Amino acid sequence: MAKPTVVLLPVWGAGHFMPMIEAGKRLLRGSGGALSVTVLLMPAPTPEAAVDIAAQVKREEASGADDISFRHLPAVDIPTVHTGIEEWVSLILRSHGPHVRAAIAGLDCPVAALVTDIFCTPALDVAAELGVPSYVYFTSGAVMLELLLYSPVLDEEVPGEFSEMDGALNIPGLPPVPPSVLPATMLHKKKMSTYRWFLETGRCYMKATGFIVNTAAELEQSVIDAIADGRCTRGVPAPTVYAIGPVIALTPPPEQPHECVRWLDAQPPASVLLVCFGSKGLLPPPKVREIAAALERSEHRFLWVLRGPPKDSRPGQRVPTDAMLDELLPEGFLDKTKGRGLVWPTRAPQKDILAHAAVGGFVTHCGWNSILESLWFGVPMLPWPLDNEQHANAFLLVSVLGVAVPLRLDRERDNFVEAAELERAVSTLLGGGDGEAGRKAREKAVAVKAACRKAVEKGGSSDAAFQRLAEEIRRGAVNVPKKRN
Ligand SMILES: COc1cc(-c2[o+]c3cc(O)cc([O-])c3cc2O[C@@H]2O[C@H](CO)[C@H](O)[C@H](O)[C@H]2O)cc(OC)c1O
Ligand SMILES: O=c1ccn([C@@H]2O[C@H](COP(=O)(O)OP(=O)(O)O)[C@@H](O)[C@H]2O)c(=O)[nH]1
Repeated sequence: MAKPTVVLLPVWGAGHFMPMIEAGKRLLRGSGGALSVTVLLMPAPTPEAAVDIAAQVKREEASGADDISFRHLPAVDIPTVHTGIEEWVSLILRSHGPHVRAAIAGLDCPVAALVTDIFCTPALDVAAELGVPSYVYFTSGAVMLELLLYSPVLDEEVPGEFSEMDGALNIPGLPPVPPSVLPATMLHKKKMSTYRWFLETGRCYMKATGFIVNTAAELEQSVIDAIADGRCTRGVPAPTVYAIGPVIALTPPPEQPHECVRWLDAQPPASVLLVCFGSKGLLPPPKVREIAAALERSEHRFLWVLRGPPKDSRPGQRVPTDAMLDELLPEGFLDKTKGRGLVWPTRAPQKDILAHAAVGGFVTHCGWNSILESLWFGVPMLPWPLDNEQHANAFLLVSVLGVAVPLRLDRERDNFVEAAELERAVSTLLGGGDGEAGRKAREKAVAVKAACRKAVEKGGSSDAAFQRLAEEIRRGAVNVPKKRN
């Protein structure tokens, strides 16, 4: 009989697609050959994402792994009217519901589980209808998962705007949380019509069999405990959390090192500040000017991945272009920083850069994958969150893990950071400024690196969670009826 299969339903996007495929591959290995993986591919909504995903699928298919197969779902209408990224992705997912159902029902093997992404709540209903166990693969950390699960409680506790309340929020398992770290969608209830997405998603998650979270217990133990104890869900036991991370797709370095890496080869150990704002990495001109002024004055070495404005700025469609450096940077900047700074105008190999001994700090937008990569290589951070869950991630880095030096930003001015503030924080992080704070963050980053690596080793917390998950999934396999009444 054919092996039971785990069906993955990833969304497009650098921080979502590959991390889920990587987790699927680990699940395959963890099952000792008892399972296969079937990936359902939704057509990506932008040409750039489509090219990116096609390349990744091609790579996986070329690697010759027999037990992973890809199935293309038909195209659906891409909504043009929506309230924001959350509703946009959810609407696309809802349109795919019948296709997902048909694809699963058409499989000629037992189905062990359906694994969906943060946004894929409609797929949880499909799984329930088919009697298939369902898991949310959470590509962000447990803090964001907790915020979603706890949002119906917070909504009752704070009837007005979070942005107008005094004091801090009491969120189980966390130190007092300033409301300013909530995602914008939550922060401005009245203004943001996607606020309801939070409450509905939090409630809908309770239908899942489990949460597979790309984190390690060592990073977010108190939050994971709070979810497990039902403290976020009014005492109702939440689906089991499997903290299986850090799941990072690491590939061997290319034979011909990238130009950024070759530049780093010539720099002293732990001397370079990496500045990179993720796969969407777009910064408006005033922020670019502040960064340039700070980097010029700080006299530290830097590698700045600077992208150009997107051709299309609608939610979900924003893809950075290659930067025209002469147009974006202040006059004379490149000359004045020649030798100690490199500005890279297109996508850079971030993981290879963070792995390099010359990198001593990372100004990051706090996308969860960037955070995990930085922790994996022991690089302390300067968090400059821009959007979504990134402010909450930054809070975790500074107030729970202590691996980052805080950067004062003005959320009311589109997360603006003054050049002088950035200059101060860079000096603190790389040495030379407030010695004690920088030293602590650097030491913590080294300790957390060791904890992350231990977690995924044989017998580590994430490895153990993975074994439990693989066993549970293996036991849950069901034959999906071909015809439904
Ligand atoms: C799938 O494509 C996109 C996803 C996002 C996006 O939006 C978002 C909105 C919220 O209110 C809360 C969120 O947590 C959230 C997360 C999110 O995706 C990204 O998740 C990554 C990790 O998997 C990473 O941490 C990123 O920093 C998040 O932004 C947004 C988006 O365009 C703006 C997408 O195209
Ligand atoms: O120039 C870049 C920018 C980003 N990334 C990778 O893209 C992913 C970004 O994911 P993250 O969750 O940090 O943020 P997002 O881009 O989804 O906001 C990470 O794996 C980065 O290493 C990269 O390789 N080069």
